[in-house]
Amino acid sequence: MSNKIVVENGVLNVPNNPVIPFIEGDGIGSDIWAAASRVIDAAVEKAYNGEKKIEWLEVLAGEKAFNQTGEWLPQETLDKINEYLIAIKGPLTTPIGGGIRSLNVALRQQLDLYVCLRPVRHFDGVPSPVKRPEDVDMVIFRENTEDIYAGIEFEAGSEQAKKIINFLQTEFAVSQIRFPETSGIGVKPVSQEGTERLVRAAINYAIEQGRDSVTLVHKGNIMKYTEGGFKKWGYELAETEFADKTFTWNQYDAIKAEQGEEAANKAQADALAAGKILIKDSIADIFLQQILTRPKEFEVVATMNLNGDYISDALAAQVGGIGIAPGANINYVTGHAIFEATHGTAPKYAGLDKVNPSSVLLSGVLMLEHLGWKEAADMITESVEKTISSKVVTYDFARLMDGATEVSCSKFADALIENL
Ligand SMILES: NC(=O)C1=CN([C@@H]2O[C@H](COP(=O)(O)OP(=O)(O)OC[C@H]3O[C@@H](n4cnc5c(N)ncnc54)[C@H](OP(=O)(O)O)[C@@H]3O)[C@@H](O)[C@H]2O)C=CC1
Ligand SMILES: O=C(O)CCC(=O)C(=O)O
Ligand SMILES: [Mg+2]
Repeated sequence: MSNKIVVENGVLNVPNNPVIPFIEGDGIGSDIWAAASRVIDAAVEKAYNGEKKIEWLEVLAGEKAFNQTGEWLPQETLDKINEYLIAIKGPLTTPIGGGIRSLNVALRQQLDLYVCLRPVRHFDGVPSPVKRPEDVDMVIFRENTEDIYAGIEFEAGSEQAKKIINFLQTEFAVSQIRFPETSGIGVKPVSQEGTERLVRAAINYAIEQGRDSVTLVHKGNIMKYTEGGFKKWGYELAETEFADKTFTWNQYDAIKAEQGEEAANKAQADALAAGKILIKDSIADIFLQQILTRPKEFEVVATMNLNGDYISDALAAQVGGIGIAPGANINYVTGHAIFEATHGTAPKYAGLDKVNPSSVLLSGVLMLEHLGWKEAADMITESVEKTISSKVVTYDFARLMDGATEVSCSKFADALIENL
């Protein structure tokens, strides 16, 4: 039997010995990958008595790739991930002054991994700056191919910036550029198709996971045709493709305008009682307050690229920090997915065997769940909870906990394996 994961009629077919490419990552990448992969292998071995085993295939990207091949992101790496469908990666440094804006962005764009999925929940015993971290249980769907990831920028004073400013002033009578001589120019595209596929994935997820609401987060009050377009197209998609499964605030407003508030409240209550998912929206600034003050009101969050970047790190902080924030980049149509931590390369800790490997490990848990290897995934999750509850933790948690035993990255992995 082939050891390749394939998609058949939209369903993943996973052999017992799947080849899974991995990118070790820059900075702390080698520390956290060594620790996390040991835990994943041990859990798979234990859960399936050796009947299943991942065949890891190293593919190069970042500094390791540059040192060995002279290229930051070799074509072979993209080809292998393309071929084997599912991959996992450590963080990659964004090269400064190179031709590539960001290797992470390049990987996501070139494989068209349009959803950046970032679940945020609290694990028992993890220290948090908020009183009730357990109230946070959200899943972020961050758009991964447009907005600033497809942003076009020109430096202040450059010929291009001058030309564009001149064009805007002469062709469109634009007068609000306050300092035209010294303005850098940025353009961010946001499309109906891009919005629809992201919001579709978020609503499908909410249906499959039995979640009550999807919140569209945007800054549409100011940027009406990009952020505002995202909100409009998101609501329209819910009302057309998911008419029998959702009730939207847009529909609420229409009923209120025609029949009054009482009728609108009743329509919404009836829809929710019938098990429909509430599709609502929130402007990005107040959203950042409300996820802190009333996190229970939010479940699935669908948002554009930049908003999603801020929201991911802010929410991670509420449940213990970026050391425990997993994620995945997914194309639900082709089946391609790269699992990866939310954090970066933390260069000051590189090679010190110090940082928390939980983010990349829990990204591995998401990957195991995605493969249908739930038993191994659950085993790791329970071990993380058990180990942290026993106060055996890496520096990031130890500095926030009383009576903790601080261990290195590799020793934390040893403890996790013992607790499987
Ligand atoms: N997906 C990716 O590959 C990403 C790559 N990057 C890239 O990473 C590089 C560095 O970015 P930077 O802004 O410093 O952000 P980082 O996420 O790399 O690090 C910021 C801080 O977060 C904490 N942290 C990060 N990872 C861990 C961990 N595993 N365990 C415990 N604490 C952790 C540390 O906090 P403390 O100092 O408090 O201990 C660290 O100093 C840049 O080149 C950036 O472009 C950034 C984000 C994502
Ligand atoms: O690629 C980068 O430099 C940043 C990526 C990032 O911040 C993220 O994925 O959250
Ligand atoms: Mg980020």
